[in-house]
Amino acid sequence: MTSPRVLVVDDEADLRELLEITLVRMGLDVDSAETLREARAFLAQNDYALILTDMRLPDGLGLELVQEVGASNKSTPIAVVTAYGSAENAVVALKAGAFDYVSKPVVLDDLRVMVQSALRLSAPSSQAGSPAAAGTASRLIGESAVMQSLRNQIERLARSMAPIAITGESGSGKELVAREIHARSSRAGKPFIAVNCGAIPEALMEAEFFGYRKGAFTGAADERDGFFHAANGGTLMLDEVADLPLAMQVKLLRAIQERRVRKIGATSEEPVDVRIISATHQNLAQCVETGKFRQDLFYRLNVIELSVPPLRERLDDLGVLVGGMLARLAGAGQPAALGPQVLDTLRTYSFPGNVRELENVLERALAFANDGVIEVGDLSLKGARVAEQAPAAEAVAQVAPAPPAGAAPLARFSPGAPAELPSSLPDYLEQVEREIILRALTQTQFNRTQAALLLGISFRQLRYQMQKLDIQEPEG
Ligand SMILES: Nc1ncnc2c1ncn2[C@@H]1O[C@H](COP(=O)(O)OP(=O)(O)OP(=O)(O)O)[C@@H](O)[C@H]1O
Repeated sequence: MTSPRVLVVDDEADLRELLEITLVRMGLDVDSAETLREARAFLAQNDYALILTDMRLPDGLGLELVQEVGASNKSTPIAVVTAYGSAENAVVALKAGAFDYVSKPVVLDDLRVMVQSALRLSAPSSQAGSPAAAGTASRLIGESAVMQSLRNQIERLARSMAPIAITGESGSGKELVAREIHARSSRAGKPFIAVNCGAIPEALMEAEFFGYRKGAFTGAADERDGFFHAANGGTLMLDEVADLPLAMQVKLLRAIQERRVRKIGATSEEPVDVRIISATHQNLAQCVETGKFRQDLFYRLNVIELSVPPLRERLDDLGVLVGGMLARLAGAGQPAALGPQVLDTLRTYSFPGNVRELENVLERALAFANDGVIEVGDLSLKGARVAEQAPAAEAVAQVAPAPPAGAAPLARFSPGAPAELPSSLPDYLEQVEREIILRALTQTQFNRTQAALLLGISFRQLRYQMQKLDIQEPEG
């Protein structure tokens, strides 16, 4: 069996030699070129498992090679060697389609990690990026033109290390897309860790992200790994990244740039190999303008932007989405059927909570459905009623201060009195839900993490319900 072949393009003899020796020791065959012209000649003759090019070459920029390889029908991963401290070059190269980069002075451990990762992509047995992988385990449903294009982008982005910033409304599928990118990448065998940046109390953030040594602070009884360690070799998703406090943004930027983290209480840093995917439903560029988000971190995270369209812009997908969800909800049993007009009715709805709301609507409809057939009457869509609800600030004002424990503000309807049946069960349930959530929020001074704990639901669920019911934090 022949060894994988790597092309090194560098005009600095010392560095070229160092790269060659390291790669040969890894059992690889190496060709070396000093100029773009020589590199092109090699590329015309051979297929490579990886190309490693310096940025500055006597007859042009390594970036040209990145673009040429990207435009060719070969999918050879190409990595660039960037000058010390030129984070901008690395970002430009990644944007142009480079698989990854190493900075000068080259740290050999980092180089080896990067090469291994590239080789996994090129290995013939690799499932990553192959049509076989595309056919299996995908939970991302949708055949509309926007979803097809999203899938193509996912496929392409899975083959690089470039940080990706996913934008999209809440519930539109950002996390699912991030998982899909991971599952199709050479990192698929390693962990995917999703972190909700808005759910971690500020005082614990550093410990959660970077870990700590035993005895680093009171209560640190044992050494603990942080998210970066947990995601080592895999993908770290920073969800709701706009919620990161500024002090943490600085530390995160450092960790991402250096690819090293230092546990609290440790004297040295440890290398971590983590691909970063960030997501937010806020406008990050706007957060930069208002000073809430650091420009340098934005630049670092936003190398590739991926936008997940809201469900109302891809209503063509409703049929397959509903089909897929009903099949999942049915498990091994027979999926529920849809009565006439159900799909048409769903199509008239704007789904402010996107696919997550569709899931909830179907789950609820299924509970009401007779004989496994969902009828229009089983759907409880908000429609115009959402706009008629009292503004959230007023709603909050109504419940503050919190009612005394045990008080039952839900006196309009009592199950023991059949004459007082609510005129609309969905409205009534919504009202109950709103009041209980507001009570928990008031009790915790609007700390959503604690309120979610009190209610025995996840932070995400609480956030979603708050959005659905238009419950906002009071100003000031
Ligand atoms: N295209 C899709 N096909 C199937 N299920 C989907 C799709 N998009 C989203 N979902 C489902 O909808 C729910 C919400 O998706 P997800 O958590 O990825 O959204 P999100 O944009 O990350 O939400 P948030 O902004 O609240 O974090 C999940 O249960 C997910 O599996």
